[in-house]
Amino acid sequence: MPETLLELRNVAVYKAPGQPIITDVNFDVLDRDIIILQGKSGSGKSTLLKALAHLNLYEGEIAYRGKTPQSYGIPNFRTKILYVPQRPSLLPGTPREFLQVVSGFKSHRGRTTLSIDDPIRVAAEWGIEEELWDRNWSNLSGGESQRIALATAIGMKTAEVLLLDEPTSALDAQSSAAVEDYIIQSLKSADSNLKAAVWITHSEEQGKRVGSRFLRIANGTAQEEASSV
Ligand SMILES: Nc1ncnc2c1ncn2[C@@H]1O[C@H](COP(=O)(O)OP(=O)(O)OP(=O)(O)O)[C@@H](O)[C@H]1O
Repeated sequence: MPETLLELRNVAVYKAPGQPIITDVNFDVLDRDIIILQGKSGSGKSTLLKALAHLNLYEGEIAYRGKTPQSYGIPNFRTKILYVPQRPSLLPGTPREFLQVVSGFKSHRGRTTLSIDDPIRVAAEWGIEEELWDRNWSNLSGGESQRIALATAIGMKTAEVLLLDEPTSALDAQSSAAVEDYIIQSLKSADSNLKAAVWITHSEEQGKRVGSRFLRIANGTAQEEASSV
């Protein structure tokens, strides 16, 4: 049996008291899963993903390796169950400065594997030249900042579960394929900490290419489906 990484029991997220966005969510994330989250715009996909990373208030229980997020310390938990936004919005400075800040976070310290060269190497595989790390975020294209944010998340090497919010939405087909392949290979690699991903996509084709399990959000809850159709 694959290891259980995350367990969600009766998870619910509310806009305001009495106004649920999503309720009664129950599923497990197992080692090697790539769970595709699908559903209409506004159905609650990002809301659920952020709740998984403890970035949204929720009701119910989320356990990571059988323990509560609080028991790991929330900042530490968030480095293990790592939410990657669609785009890094309104960040000041340059990606290199951002990398220096996040690599200095207390919850990352003491990891011998950590090197700020790693994200730069990952991004280079996706066509990001090193000079772009020294350009202000505001002067990068949507696709450049998307790849840099994703390379930072993967290159930090702390995450066991990546929570990917439309990670290739700003990319052309070729760049998108390079990112997909890299993530799939990282999940398979014994050298990588990465064990699973929950991945929001609006592309059924992408879902079929990368997904091993499929969750659809509809009618205010999440149901597992046999395939992406
Ligand atoms: N903090 C919040 N306060 C109030 N409403 C919110 C909040 N966050 C999200 N919502 C609402 O909850 C619903 C779900 O939003 P969410 O961003 O999770 O949808 P989504 O499925 O990811 O959509 P999309 O595919 O368009 O990105 C939307 O109606 C949104 O307006």
